[in-house]
Amino acid sequence: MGGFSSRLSRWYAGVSTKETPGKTTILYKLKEGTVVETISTVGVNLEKFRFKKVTLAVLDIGGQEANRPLWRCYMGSMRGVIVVVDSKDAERVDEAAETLHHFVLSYLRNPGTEALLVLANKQDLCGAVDTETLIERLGLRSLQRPWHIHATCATTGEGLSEGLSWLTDKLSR
Ligand SMILES: Nc1nc2c(ncn2[C@@H]2O[C@H](COP(=O)(O)OP(=O)(O)OP(=O)(O)O)[C@@H](O)[C@H]2O)c(=O)[nH]1
Ligand SMILES: [Mg+2]
Repeated sequence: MGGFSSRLSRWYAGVSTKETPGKTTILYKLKEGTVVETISTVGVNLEKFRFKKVTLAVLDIGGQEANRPLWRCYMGSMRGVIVVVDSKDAERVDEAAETLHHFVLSYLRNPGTEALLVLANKQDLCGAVDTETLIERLGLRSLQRPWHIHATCATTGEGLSEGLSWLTDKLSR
């Protein structure tokens, strides 16, 4: 990983399978260590920051339907993609699975997109679905690329560094 420390070498997308699972909250918690007040993202946020020894450029693309054309625009050039799922929203997990397989994965045309990180966010909320259940319901085992799922809580920051470490380690190899 040290070999990448001095250059801006990585692009990541944080896209959701639906609005409000916490992408923007995660981005600023990772970058600034604080919980920012968010409104639903229109378009994209681009933020650059150091994570361990890597300089990251993270693109946070709004999850609402109107932002879908942007997913197609940006995702083909990503080295790694982070999909954020609202673990509390059990009813929408099937919808999330469909969006993942039909939209997100079909946009990852670039053979350089090596890895997919799923963040099972909002684990602090009562009734949140666990990662084993999400692996099944999102069909992750059928994926043809490296993937990893990590349970997170964006408001406390729990699990964020561990999840992102998997991605940066994977891409630094
Ligand atoms: N309890 C809890 N709330 C969270 C967590 N992460 C985010 N939230 C809240 O969820 C709401 C939506 O978060 P955002 O970060 O704006 O969601 P987003 O995915 O960026 O949404 P879009 O921009 O619409 O795609 C905010 O009120 C956050 O404070 C979490 O881990 N736990
Ligand atoms: Mg947002």
